[in-house]
Amino acid sequence: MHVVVNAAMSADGKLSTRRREQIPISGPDDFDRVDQLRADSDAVMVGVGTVLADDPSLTVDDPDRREARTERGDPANPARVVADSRIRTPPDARVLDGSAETYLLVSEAAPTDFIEEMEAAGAYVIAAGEDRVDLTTVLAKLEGEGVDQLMVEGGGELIFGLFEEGLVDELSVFVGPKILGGRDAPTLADGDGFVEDFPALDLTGVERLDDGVLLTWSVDGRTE
Ligand SMILES: NC(=O)C1=CN([C@@H]2O[C@H](COP(=O)(O)OP(=O)(O)OC[C@H]3O[C@@H](n4cnc5c(N)ncnc54)[C@H](O)[C@@H]3O)[C@@H](O)[C@H]2O)C=CC1
Ligand SMILES: Nc1nc(O)c(N)c(N[C@@H]2O[C@H](COP(=O)(O)O)[C@@H](O)[C@H]2O)n1
Repeated sequence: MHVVVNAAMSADGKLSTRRREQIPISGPDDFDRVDQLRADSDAVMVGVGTVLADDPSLTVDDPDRREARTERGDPANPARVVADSRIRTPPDARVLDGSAETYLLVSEAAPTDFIEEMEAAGAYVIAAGEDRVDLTTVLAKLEGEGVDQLMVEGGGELIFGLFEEGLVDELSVFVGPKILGGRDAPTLADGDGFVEDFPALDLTGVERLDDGVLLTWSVDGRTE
């Protein structure tokens, strides 16, 4: 499986405001690039923090891109994947609106009645990990379901978790012309933070886009 993390951050490295409100950091060209990346992926993943903050649809916006997918035998939209250890996804969340397959990745601590509620809402539930989703195991299971390219859209907790497990192959970050500030505002990689074995990145692209810059890296493994 190839895992691509994509996010937009402010010039000071924040994914959203300290109130976790979704604000446009990208401009139209970057949103279009993100839409193409979704269309090129088998699944799009977020953490439940993003579902609760933004209620994203995670679907492909451009009808021509959806049609191109169906012409090559894929569903119009990539599958949606939510890492949600204890099931905090609301049953009326847009990721459960039926416009794409949705996988809910949960831990063994997820309450059984919540699992049943999510299955009734149309989600495929995959459980792994005692208290928290075991990302290595669930990504292997998704690969078994035919997910070869996984796009990860955030947020900072999930992105850190994937780097911690050495699961990220590629990172693209749009850096936009805003300062959001706030010591508690989400950043690209939150979690506990690394103190050693930092993931090492290889710069593969620098491109001026909208009023910002698109940076792309391949992930090299972990170094001292
Ligand atoms: N600017 C951008 O490109 C984007 C910004 N965002 C912003 O990010 C914020 C949400 O980010 P976060 O609060 O960090 O939440 P998150 O979206 O990273 O979700 C974190 C949750 O994922 C679940 N999870 C399960 N297993 C996990 C594991 N092994 N490792 C890590 N997480 C695991 C946990 O329930 C955890 O609370 C929102 O403010 C949203 O607007 C989100 C996506 C893109
Ligand atoms: N790539 C990007 N650029 C921005 O400027 C953003 N604010 C975001 N936000 C994330 O995009 C998702 C929205 O998804 P839908 O359009 O509803 O499908 C959501 O996860 C935001 O956090 N991304």
